[in-house]
Amino acid sequence: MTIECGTERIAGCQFNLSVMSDDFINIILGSLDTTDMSKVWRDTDDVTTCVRGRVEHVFDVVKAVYLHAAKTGKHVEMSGTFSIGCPGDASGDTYMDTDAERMNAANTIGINQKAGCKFALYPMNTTKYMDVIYEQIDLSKARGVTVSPSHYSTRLDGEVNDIFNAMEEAFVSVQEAVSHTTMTFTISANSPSSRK
Ligand SMILES: Cc1ncc(C[n+]2csc(CCO)c2C)c(N)n1
Repeated sequence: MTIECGTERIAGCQFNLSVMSDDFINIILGSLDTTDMSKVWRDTDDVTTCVRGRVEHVFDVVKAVYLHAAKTGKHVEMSGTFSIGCPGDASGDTYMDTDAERMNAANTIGINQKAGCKFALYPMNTTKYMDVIYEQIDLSKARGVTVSPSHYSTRLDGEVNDIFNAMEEAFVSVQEAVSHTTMTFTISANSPSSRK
């Protein structure tokens, strides 16, 4: 049996927060609670949180969770995988009816927080994947972040808001060309180590 997607393609992200502080429970649970997740399907367990819905709401929520944790000043790291157009992903359709207004934009746009991030795009099911990826890495030069090559990934440095916006733009452009796309990332703020 083939599971068909609805008219809009469901996006999702599975991510975890790691907080280098004795207070990690409050920071993880507090960041999740402070974030408005009303426009996404959501599941949190002992390992990760998964959110699914329209692509703009998925990015809005993941960025907000990270900013609320990082603004504590603690060394906070997040790793995750975004996916869109997964052929088996259909049961979250109820969350696709929402409008495009981002529930967390007003509360997060003013949070200034620098971070370093490495991300990798994986356009599925195309033999031209390297062309698709290079086009995006090139574009991210114009998005207010410093872009540098890194093994198996691309590094983005700058404001957290700009980093997530750059990743969202790259991800959305790739999924327009390729039906199923995934993207992995690791972002770190307030690290005591200086950048190499
Ligand atoms: C985004 C995110 N979701 C879930 C976990 C798993 N987790 C580890 S400690 C903790 C709080 C106490 O139970 C939770 C929920 C995580 N790390 N980050």
